[in-house]
Amino acid sequence: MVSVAANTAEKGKEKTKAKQNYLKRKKQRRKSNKGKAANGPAAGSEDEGEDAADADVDAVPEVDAKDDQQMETEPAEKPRKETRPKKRRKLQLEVAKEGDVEMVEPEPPTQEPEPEPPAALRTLPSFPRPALPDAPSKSVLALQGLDQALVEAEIVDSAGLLPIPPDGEDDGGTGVSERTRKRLAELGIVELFAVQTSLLPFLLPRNPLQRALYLPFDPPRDVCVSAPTGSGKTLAYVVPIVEILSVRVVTRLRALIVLPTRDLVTQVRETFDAVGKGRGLKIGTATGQHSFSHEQSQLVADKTTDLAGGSSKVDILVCTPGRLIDHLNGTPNFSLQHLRFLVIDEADRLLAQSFQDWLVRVLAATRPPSGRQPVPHGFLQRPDAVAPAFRSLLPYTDFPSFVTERKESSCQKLLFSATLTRDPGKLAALELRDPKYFVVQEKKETDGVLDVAMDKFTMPATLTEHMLVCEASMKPLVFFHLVYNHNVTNALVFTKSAESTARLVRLFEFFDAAKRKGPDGEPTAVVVARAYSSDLSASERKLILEKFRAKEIQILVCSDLISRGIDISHVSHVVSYDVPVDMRKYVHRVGRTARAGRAGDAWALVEEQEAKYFKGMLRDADHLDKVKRMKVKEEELKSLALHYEGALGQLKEVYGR
Ligand SMILES: Nc1ncnc2c1ncn2[C@@H]1O[C@H](COP(=O)(O)OP(=O)(O)OP(=O)(O)O)[C@@H](O)[C@H]1O
Repeated sequence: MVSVAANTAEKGKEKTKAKQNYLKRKKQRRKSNKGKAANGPAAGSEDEGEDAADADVDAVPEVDAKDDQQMETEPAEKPRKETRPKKRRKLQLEVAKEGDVEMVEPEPPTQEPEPEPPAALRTLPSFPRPALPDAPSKSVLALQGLDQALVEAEIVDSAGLLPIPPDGEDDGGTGVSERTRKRLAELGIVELFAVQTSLLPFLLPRNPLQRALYLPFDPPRDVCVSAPTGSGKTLAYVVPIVEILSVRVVTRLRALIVLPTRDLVTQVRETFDAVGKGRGLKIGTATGQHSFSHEQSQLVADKTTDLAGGSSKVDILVCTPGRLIDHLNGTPNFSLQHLRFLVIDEADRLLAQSFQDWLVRVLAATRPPSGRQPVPHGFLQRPDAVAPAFRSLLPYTDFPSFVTERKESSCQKLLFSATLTRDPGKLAALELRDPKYFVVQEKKETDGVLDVAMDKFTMPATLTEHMLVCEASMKPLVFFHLVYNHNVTNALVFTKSAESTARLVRLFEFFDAAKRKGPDGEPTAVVVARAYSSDLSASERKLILEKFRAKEIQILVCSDLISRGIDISHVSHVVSYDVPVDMRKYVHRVGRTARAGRAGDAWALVEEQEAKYFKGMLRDADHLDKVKRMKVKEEELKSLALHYEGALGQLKEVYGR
């Protein structure tokens, strides 16, 4: 229709002339017809032809006129006109500009009233203002790039307990044999803690085939556990290891437990000794505390024969990573091919240690070699008890087998920490096999995996935390105030270095002596404080720890050497004399108290200039409101000030010499 209208408009001028010509010719024809009528009819053809020509010429204006009329009047055409009203109008206007006076006036577009937009739309501005998109929330960012297995972690309620039936067939869902249950009862363990309720059934499947020492075709899943301090992670791996290894006939190194410090090695060994008592399992340690050759003779039975399957005097080895590498490097027949368990306790701390690439070396030693290996000493190596996945070490072809599946190492990796790393790079380095994560948390208050992702750590429910902000010069006095006026004893006191540990103990000794000899003559109980740091030899440290455990020492001033893992049940207070600089350290320090459901108090002495940073650290971990802010009034310190001045003077004398 638009094109017709356009044609009509363009032809407007032409039509007018044609019409004029037509009328002129018609006039002439009538004139001549009148003459012809007088002269008689002529040849019809000529007349027809002319008529036809007329008709042709005439047809144009008539049709055009009709068209124009229709455009104005015919209602049938209306909807078509209304579909493109604007364009038509434009064309008409263009034609009008050309000065075609005969052109019909453009008809006003007859538009149907548009339906009203919904009220919500009417209020919207026609164009949104330019604005930056909202930044993704912290929680969304924290989940980015996270290990998928961690995202799918099993969240375990930290309040969950499971009674252990002491005897009988029914294990109460614990997966623990009657013999071990009896042993646990003897040790006073009558119920499983939350982390154990999940781990034990997982590591001790009901199907005996899945408890086998070798699982080359169906290797077990690896496990990562994040659970608060003092929640019983040690027993969560000690019990299953003892259970599974107890069926062994020949002694092979089947469980390797790696810990960051010697003290922890001693502690974990004691737990294995206690739980595994009477099961015939041999447990060894390697920490460098004894000479290398002594350790070698404790670990390996045969150092001279070249044995493809290695040789071991122990079923379980508890060690530090440095000494472990020494044995991998220099102890003949020390082999990890038979490992059924590799435990990395305090995993985030150990993964941060790159000492001699210990992790890469250990993982390589647990992995079957790819392809046939060259036999080191011709055919002298004895094909003695090689682990199924390590048959390529044999000097001859493996036994023919119809099973074409690849044999895998049967070693199950178990990672534990109260502050488990979420660093995907570090987790990838562990080459975990289909890992299963367990995250133990207080169910009500926490956000599951998001807390791990955002470095929000779960504290023991029985812990009370305090913060005291004071001038740096007043800190020792405030500390003495806590000890003497608030009975903060049976305490671990953390300082920033071995040197400040020694100095504080010296000052404390002067102060305590001055107080007892003071003018008030008040006989106070002796408070014994001792330093515990890397400045001491291993034997000195062991002795001091024993005395502290025996409560002969009431205050142990220490560096962060024992901030992790150490389990001393009677520690009722932890004092951060120097505040920690990162949240993980804080979590492990305060976790030395309030263990295994007991109550405990943590105190942080914060110098005024540190307050902002320290509070910020707690705030970032969503923990600031859990720490009570305390104040000490000057009057409270008055009674101690005199002795303190005296002790300071003595200290200056000693250090000024
Ligand atoms: N089921 C239980 N019943 C009673 N006591 C238990 C039980 N499980 C563990 N304990 C005790 O709880 C204490 C803390 O356990 P453990 O040292 O294993 O804690 P942890 O989770 O490893 O702490 P950390 O993260 O500080 O190393 C130990 O004294 C241990 O004997």
